[in-house]
Amino acid sequence: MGALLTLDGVGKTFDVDGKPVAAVDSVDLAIAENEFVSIVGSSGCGKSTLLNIVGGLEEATAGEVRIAGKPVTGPGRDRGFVFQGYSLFEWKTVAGNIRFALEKSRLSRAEKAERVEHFIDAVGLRGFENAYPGQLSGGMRQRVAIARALVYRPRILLMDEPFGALDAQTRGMMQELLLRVWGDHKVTVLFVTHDVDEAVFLADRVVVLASRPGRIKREIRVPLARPRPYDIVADPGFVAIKREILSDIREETLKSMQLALGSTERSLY
Ligand SMILES: Nc1ncnc2c1ncn2[C@@H]1O[C@H](COP(=O)(O)OP(=O)(O)OP(=O)(O)O)[C@@H](O)[C@H]1O
Repeated sequence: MGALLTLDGVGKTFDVDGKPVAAVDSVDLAIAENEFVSIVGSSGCGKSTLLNIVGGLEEATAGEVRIAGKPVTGPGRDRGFVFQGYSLFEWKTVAGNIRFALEKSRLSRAEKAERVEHFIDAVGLRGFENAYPGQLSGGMRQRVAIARALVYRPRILLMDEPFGALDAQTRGMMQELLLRVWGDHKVTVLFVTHDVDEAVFLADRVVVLASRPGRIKREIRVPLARPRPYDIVADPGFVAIKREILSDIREETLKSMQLALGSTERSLY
């Protein structure tokens, strides 16, 4: 079976004060339907830029992204986004926020209502459908964001540090909830995180980006059986994968810090 999502030589160079800054360089990636891929790497290595290119929010300056063979030229209903910031409408209820994503859909009123109800249950927000975002905890707000992203049934879910602002306990519960939702609804996930435990726990494959410019340093398969219990983080197989990734990221962080130090020294002396 061919890949659902392919990145072919994808690159992005920003113009910063007239100077080209390469954020992403020559990224080749093929992601299968229903695969869960985590992207990790040191700070500023281009993770969000890569995700935004796939989402059609940024335009690649080199290469091509294709979904089911069709080139990506902008945002589309085949992709849903969940960001770290709770980008909910504060003046709309939980159900209203989820329903809003279907505003332009051609589904009938009844179908829309059914979808909204389904996703309220899927993310465990039954009983809170008439609450406003201001009345919800951080984890609950992100559950609304997940429901809103999935309610129009995208083929690909793009997640940029979605649990980054949550406390460790809530974060763990959200990871388990996400895996359950992913298992129940056929969707391909591209998940950006700083947290290596999170990346390994969730993914079928972890992509480690090298720093400046963001190239793929390594792809690591996570052959751990599913469903994965929360305490799998102590499993020797899990620990071995985590150790490899940590070592890669450390190497890249050191490289980028030395680069930064080098440029400071040059400007100081
Ligand atoms: N709009 C922009 N204009 C200029 N440079 C940008 C822009 N967006 C990102 N960059 C630069 O591109 C590089 C990659 O940024 P990006 O946000 O993709 O990295 P990241 O890995 O997601 O970072 P973090 O882990 O800190 O969130 C950085 O050097 C950043 O400064």
